[in-house]
Amino acid sequence: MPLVNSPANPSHAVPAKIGSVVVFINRTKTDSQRIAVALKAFLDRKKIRQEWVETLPPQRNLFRKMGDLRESKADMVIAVGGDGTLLQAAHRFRGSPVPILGVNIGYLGFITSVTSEGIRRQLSRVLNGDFVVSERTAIEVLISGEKKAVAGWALNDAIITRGSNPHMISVNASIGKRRLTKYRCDGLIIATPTGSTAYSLAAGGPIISPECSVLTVTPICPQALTNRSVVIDSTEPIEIRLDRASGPAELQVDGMRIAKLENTHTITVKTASAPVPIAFLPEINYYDVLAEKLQWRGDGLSKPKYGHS
Ligand SMILES: NC(=O)c1ccc[n+]([C@@H]2O[C@H](COP(=O)([O-])OP(=O)(O)OC[C@H]3O[C@@H](n4cnc5c(N)ncnc54)[C@H](O)[C@@H]3O)[C@@H](O)[C@H]2O)c1
Ligand SMILES: Nc1ncnc2c1ncn2[C@@H]1O[C@H](COP(=O)(O)OP(=O)(O)OP(=O)(O)O)[C@@H](O)[C@H]1O
Repeated sequence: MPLVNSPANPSHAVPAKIGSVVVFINRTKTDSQRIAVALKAFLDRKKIRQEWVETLPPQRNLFRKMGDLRESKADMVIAVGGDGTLLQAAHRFRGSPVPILGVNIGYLGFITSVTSEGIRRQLSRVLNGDFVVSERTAIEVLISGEKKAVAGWALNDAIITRGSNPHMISVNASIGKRRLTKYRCDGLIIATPTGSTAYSLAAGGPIISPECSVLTVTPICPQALTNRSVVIDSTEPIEIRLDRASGPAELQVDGMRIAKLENTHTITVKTASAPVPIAFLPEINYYDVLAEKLQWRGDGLSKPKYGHS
């Protein structure tokens, strides 16, 4: 089972054949019941040991309530939902070498691999070891400056945002020990390459090929219109502080709120020691996924709908 990238971290042993799985399922999806019944019957037929776990709904302190599945001895996690489902699975298995395979029954499914239409055929191949693992950079976040430090983790992004505060926030950022700048903005996104196609992209950040060892720092609606996204080496820690004059802000990781921020806090973001192993079918080409999911045309064949007469 080859690795897609040449990871800085040593590859882990994944059995050539999958004998046991955790199925992590988002039951709020329209098609989830039908898919669950079909998937269970299929896995039973293949004599695959299964543990079924459901996603948790959005709620206060979700980040801390997710429960830890790191000790699972399964050979693979099958996350059935959309990108949010795969993100929640990654949180619950963080640090674990068990690869996560996304089955898309959601809308975008950017980081998923298997489609609901092809589920039996594609899963048969995966169970026989016909898949690759992409080792995805994750980040760790630490808020210090209060009595008790708060720690977070993300596969996509850490976001310092004004939240419900109607005023702009002022954020001082430094990279390594070097000052970057002070942003006056709605927020600041620190994204991994995986997260580069999520909020960061919507805020004007670059798309980063998923196995690059970099992080991006992207302001949300900066008042200085010349502020742009910065791509930095993933070994460099990022330090962020709210300016003394800034209004309140909060910190979110992968779309979950983890703490309110004060200007006495220092937020440190650095690459996590263990990457997240995500399983893909070998023929999946990241750039095709980009073109398809982001609806790029570029074929020059389609005429504009309202051409000149
Ligand atoms: N304006 C925005 O684009 C915006 C705003 C808030 C949060 N987000 C993103 O939502 C993520 C959390 O996801 P969720 O599903 O829990 O929230 P959600 O339900 O708000 O969904 C956010 C959307 O982002 C997509 N998405 C998530 N990860 C992606 C990735 N790596 N590449 C491409 N698209 C991706 C999802 O498919 C979904 O359509 C956060 O990490 C953040 O990046 C985006
Ligand atoms: N048990 C649950 N009850 C209610 N809502 C849930 C539950 N589990 C997850 N959710 C919601 O589903 C969302 C995740 O759905 P999903 O996996 O489809 O991601 P998505 O971000 O909508 O991705 P996509 O665009 O690929 O469909 C979460 O943001 C959360 O709001």
